[in-house]
Amino acid sequence: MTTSPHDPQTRSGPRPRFGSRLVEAIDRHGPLCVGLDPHRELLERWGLPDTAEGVGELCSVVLDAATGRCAAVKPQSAFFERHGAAGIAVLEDVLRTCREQGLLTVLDVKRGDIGSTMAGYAQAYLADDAPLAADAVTLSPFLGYGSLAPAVDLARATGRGVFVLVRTSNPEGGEVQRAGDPAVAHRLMQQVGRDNAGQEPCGDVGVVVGATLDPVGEQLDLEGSLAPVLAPGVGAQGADEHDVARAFAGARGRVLVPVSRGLLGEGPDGVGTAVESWAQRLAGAVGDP
Ligand SMILES: O=c1ccn([C@@H]2O[C@H](COP(=O)(O)O)[C@@H](O)[C@H]2O)c(=O)[nH]1
Repeated sequence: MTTSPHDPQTRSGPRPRFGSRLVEAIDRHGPLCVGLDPHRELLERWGLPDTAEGVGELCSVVLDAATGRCAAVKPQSAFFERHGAAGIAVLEDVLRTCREQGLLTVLDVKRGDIGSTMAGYAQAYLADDAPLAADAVTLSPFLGYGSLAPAVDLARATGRGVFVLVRTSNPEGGEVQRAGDPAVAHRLMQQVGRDNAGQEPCGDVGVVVGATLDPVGEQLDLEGSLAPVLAPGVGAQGADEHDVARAFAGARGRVLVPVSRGLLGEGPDGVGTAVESWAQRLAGAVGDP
């Protein structure tokens, strides 16, 4: 793995745990997480070809605009994978650049499988020598929360984290996540809370909870779980900073708010201003612990 003077592991021994690094980044820059979703229409709007090279160019402009202005970056793996090996190479470059520029990365891959295969995914994204190593990845618990253990264990061993899908921002999510009594989402939240026990103020096992949801209807125990929260749905999906403030008051200081289309739609000339403006809007919502 390419190392950098900005990677905490290379500066002073083992990398501090993910929850601590996240709280520090949010404390310094606020909760904005710049979403990197270089889809076809976006590339077109930016005047770039729908190729791996186009994706690379867009990402390079966005990372320069994001550096020093936000807590983290969330590349959406799908939009790199669709270009095959060349797209994956761009994703490797993006993750390396983020390490070098001091940006935390949440790689949105939504992986989940039986334990032995899960160990393979964990090696792919959470091992120190993995070409696609990120600070955290998103995981799907559909095969059972326990099946995610190889990823949770490796993340902890390497100072990294995971974000488990608990209550997603899409309207179809409730069909599965609200089923049962207590609902699936509540039970997942409890399991996450058990894994984070004793890790005040913020654990390494995070949750994905959409900012688009009705907070009254959900009432998940965000506070007691100590989970870092990834809260998608702001911007293009309709939620705003007021929804974020209402839904995540119990998790202040450990909420990351990814914004992608709502920010990148401004095009290459407006991206710096758009990052600054979203950073300001979200800072007051859930920025300080
Ligand atoms: O519940 C979820 C989980 C993940 N996502 C992902 O976040 C971004 C949202 O993009 P926007 O353009 O800011 O709407 C995208 O990568 C999704 O796959 C989500 O939206 N909801």
